[in-house]
Amino acid sequence: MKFPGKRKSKHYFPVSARDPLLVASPVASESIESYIVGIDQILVDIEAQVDDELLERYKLSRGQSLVVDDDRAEALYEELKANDLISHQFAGGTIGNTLHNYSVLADDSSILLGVMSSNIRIGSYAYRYLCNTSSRTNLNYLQAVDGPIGRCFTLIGDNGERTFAISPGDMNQLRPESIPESVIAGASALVITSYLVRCKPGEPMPQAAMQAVNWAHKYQVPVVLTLGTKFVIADDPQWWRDFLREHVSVVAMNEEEAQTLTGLGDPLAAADKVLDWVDLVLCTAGPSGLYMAGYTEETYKRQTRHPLLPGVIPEFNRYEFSRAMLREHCQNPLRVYSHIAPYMGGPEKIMNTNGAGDGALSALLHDITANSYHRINVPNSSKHQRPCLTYSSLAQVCKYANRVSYQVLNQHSPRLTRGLPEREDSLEEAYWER
Ligand SMILES: Nc1ncnc2c1ncn2[C@@H]1O[C@H](COP(=O)(O)OP(=O)(O)OP(=O)(O)O)[C@@H](O)[C@H]1O
Ligand SMILES: O=c1[nH]cnc2c1ncn2[C@@H]1O[C@H](CO)[C@@H](O)[C@H]1O
Repeated sequence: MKFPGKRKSKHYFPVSARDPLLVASPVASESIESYIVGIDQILVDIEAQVDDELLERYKLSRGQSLVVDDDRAEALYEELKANDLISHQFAGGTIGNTLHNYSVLADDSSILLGVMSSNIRIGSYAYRYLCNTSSRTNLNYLQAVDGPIGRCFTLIGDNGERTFAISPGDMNQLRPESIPESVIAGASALVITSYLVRCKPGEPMPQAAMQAVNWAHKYQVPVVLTLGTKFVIADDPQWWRDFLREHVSVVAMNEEEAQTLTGLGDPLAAADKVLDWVDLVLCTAGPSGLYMAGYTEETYKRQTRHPLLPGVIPEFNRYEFSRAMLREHCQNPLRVYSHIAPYMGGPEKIMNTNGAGDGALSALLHDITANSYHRINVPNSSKHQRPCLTYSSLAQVCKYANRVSYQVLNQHSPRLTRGLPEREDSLEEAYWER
């Protein structure tokens, strides 16, 4: 576990030096592992630059993810190939990306559950998927299927915005009995996506996901849900609100998904509403940066040293230096909020926005898992006198998440090829010597 321990105040990265408490601890050398587990529809992204006319012709909705039938997928693939439009083919899937990025950032293990073709030819999509996934992401629990994994046509418009057309293959054939109870029981978090319910009638994926969620409840493992696309939420917003209330601790979404879920267009107001149902919210808002909302114990709140921000909740960031807690662990729960504008105002040229939200979530998961790692290995640390969900304050997690998103915007693939730089080029040399 790379550790988000000692950090410089202007930025955030996990430093290689361990927490001093951990180094002093006799258990440090044989420390107990922490990991996250996630379920995904196993997909390869096929990226192509297209114009709006093509999206209209294939009846795709800009910025969204839609499932297409085999005929439409084949016609689209042939057209992209014939016109030499395919630029990259990467492993994808929102949870696969998140776990991969978590493993790269934390330099630690994650476990991915889903399907994989049993017969893999060199160069096939399944082969590419395996080649493009971090060796720290454990793929040993994938369930074998006879058919292909899914394909996600990732169609990039002139402004860098991405539209997805999904050709599912066998990606939804994950069965409940393929979810290993002991793997869920030992995890710091279970990560799922709302895409998992988007299946044909009779496909087992939704039951497999519910099996994992039930085990997570049994072992008090926090369930983290990322909302995927507003279309899935729009099918039945009330069902999702009930699902959040009953099953979810942490939700990650963008402002469109937030609006569909809550009816509120302002991301801060929507994040605040979602706190009625869950414990912690990450809401990304594209060029407006990102928001976090959570709970802390009233007596443990910490006042920010940043300027107070205006918003639908005036001075909403007043206690953003507080660490997030589960609401049930607070005697007097206080709602705390934070916001951060895009790192460095955003990249000069955005390669594409694909996976920027997944990147932000992987940073949050790193912070949550670092907290369980530290709690397990240094239980008497002052950091654990109260049961917190995150290792860091909301403000610090925002910085980290934002920095990771920036890294993703600067590259084509939604998956990081390496961790964040240990020293930011943007900060003057003297800063590091302080
Ligand atoms: N146009 C932009 N300019 C500057 N920063 C941006 C821009 N778009 C995204 N970002 C950064 O990336 C973060 C996540 O972006 P966004 O809200 O687009 O995620 P998303 O829609 O969930 O993405 P995905 O579903 O592809 O993972 C933002 O919080 C912001 O920090
Ligand atoms: O239906 C889906 N299921 C799972 N992942 C999806 C789906 N549609 C798009 N993505 C994935 O979302 C990532 C960016 O956030 C992309 O890499 C894409 O593969």
